Amino acid sequence: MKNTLLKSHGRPPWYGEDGLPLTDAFVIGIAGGSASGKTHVARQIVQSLGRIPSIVIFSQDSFYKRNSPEEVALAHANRKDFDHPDAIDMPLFAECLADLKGCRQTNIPIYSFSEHQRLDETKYLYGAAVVITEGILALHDPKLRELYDLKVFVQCDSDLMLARRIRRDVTERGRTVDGILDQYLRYVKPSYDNFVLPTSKYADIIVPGSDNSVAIDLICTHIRRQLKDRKSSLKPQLAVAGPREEQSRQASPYLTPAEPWQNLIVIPETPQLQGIITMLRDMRTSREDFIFFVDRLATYLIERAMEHLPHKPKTVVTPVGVEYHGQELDAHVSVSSGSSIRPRINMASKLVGVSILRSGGPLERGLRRVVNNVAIGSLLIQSEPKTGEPLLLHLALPQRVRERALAPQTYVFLLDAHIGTAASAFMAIRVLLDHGVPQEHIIFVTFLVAKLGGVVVLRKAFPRVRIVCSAVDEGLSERWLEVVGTDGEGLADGDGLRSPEMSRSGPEGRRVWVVEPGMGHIGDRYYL
Ligand SMILES: Nc1ncnc2c1ncn2[C@@H]1O[C@H](COP(=O)(O)OP(=O)(O)O)[C@@H](O)[C@H]1O
Ligand SMILES: Nc1ccn([C@@H]2O[C@H](COP(=O)(O)O)[C@@H](O)[C@H]2O)c(=O)n1
Repeated sequence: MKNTLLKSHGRPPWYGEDGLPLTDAFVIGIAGGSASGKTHVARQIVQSLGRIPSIVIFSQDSFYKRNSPEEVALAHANRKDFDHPDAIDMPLFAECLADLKGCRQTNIPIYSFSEHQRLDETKYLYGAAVVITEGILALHDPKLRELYDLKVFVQCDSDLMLARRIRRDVTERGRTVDGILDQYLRYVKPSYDNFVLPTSKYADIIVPGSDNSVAIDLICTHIRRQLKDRKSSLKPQLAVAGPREEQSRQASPYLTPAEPWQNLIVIPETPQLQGIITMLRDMRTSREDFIFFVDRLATYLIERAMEHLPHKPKTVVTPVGVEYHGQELDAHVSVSSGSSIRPRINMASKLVGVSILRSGGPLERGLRRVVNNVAIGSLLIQSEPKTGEPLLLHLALPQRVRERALAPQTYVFLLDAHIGTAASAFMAIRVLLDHGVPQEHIIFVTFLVAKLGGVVVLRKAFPRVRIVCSAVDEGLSERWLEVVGTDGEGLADGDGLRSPEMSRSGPEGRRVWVVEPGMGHIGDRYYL
């Protein structure tokens, strides 16, 4: 198993104004003999590309088939052929690669060379804009070849490959020199001649196994050009949402508060809700009161959002023996009863939360108060400094969402303090859809929506995603809650909130809601 650490600066938008993916990931397949330098070439490509969006490298070695105990014993005696195409689970390899190319999540197997066995755990991968895969037979299968945007073959002198393999397998794979030579003559060399070398005819470029910096430069120039052509920009389209909304308002009066948008649910402005919001808008409100009322609003909002989950009839018998015909959630969630005896963890819970860092925090606490033991994941999305485009920098999704089989039955409360340009919301929803969560199962819970912001495009792109919010402001400039980055002044004392004194000195005297302290920039890191 190879250990590859890659860093990049995040995933850019890979979708259009309609919310659909615009481009697939760019996929490179690198084949060549064992120890020809395939991994080296892959790493050099990543290094030369520098700060481009997220890249992942993975090896065909991960797809060696599961071996029976007898096969493992044969392998230890160098009597198992690992160089024949039948040793590799090609259909699974193609399936995982197709998922990554289609910008969907995948779980790839992990293989142990010392145990000659596929391990039980898998490696979850998602979100790479460039995917590089390498293996002796990476160009062998026609289904794999169809997936590559660029096919590379690393051609190396056989003596050099053997010398490199001896050195590597002794130090990294726990082999003896005798064993390596035995295996080489019996399987590795014949297979190279019969199966590996013939695939060089499919390659777009043949790269030498040493002194290959010129070839790598050429490859990188090609990749950069391809990525430039594919580059999409979403932010400007979101920013001009206002006028278009005005046009649609003239055509139809359905954007009035009395008749909320179909997929934007503004909770009724009762005196109770108005009271909370008045406290929050009041610049004289103390820090303690501000935190108290934000928490109260979060809980209230989550309760109202719960109304949009499916319910089913349930009959119970009261302590006096009378039947009561009530309702229960049809999502296998255990809702807090308010009693001191808390229900046990409900592993079957279909409801999870995903908090958009860093302002989803108060809503996260609200969700925990309402639903016991709810799994809550997070997404970190930040704007690219030059273009303002959102970049997906980090994701930690609940297990249910990461599992291909469970995601379609999962309900997700997506939590963020406000929707302004909607760039983060756009990306967060796209991430959930890529994982197989249906639009109908996504409920975006937010305190505040800027009516003339990107929400117009957002609700058109994802008409079946419900947005539950407590207030709608006219435009971006009227936000009474604002999220600022960690580099903002006066970082929060404990809870991501600023004191009123600090708020007053904030832009235009507006309440500034500061992100949680201690959250540094998180770059993408993929370990394989
Ligand atoms: N261009 C190169 N120059 C010098 N050493 C190299 C070069 N390419 C590979 N190597 C060395 O050869 C060994 C095998 O390379 P690796 O990339 O792991 O092979 P493969 O992935 O094809 O099995 C490694 O120790 C690596 O450092
Ligand atoms: N259990 C195993 C599985 C595979 N091999 C050898 O690995 C070689 C492929 O890996 P590279 O990194 O060199 O491309 C292949 O030639 C197999 O012989 C092994 O020794 N044990």
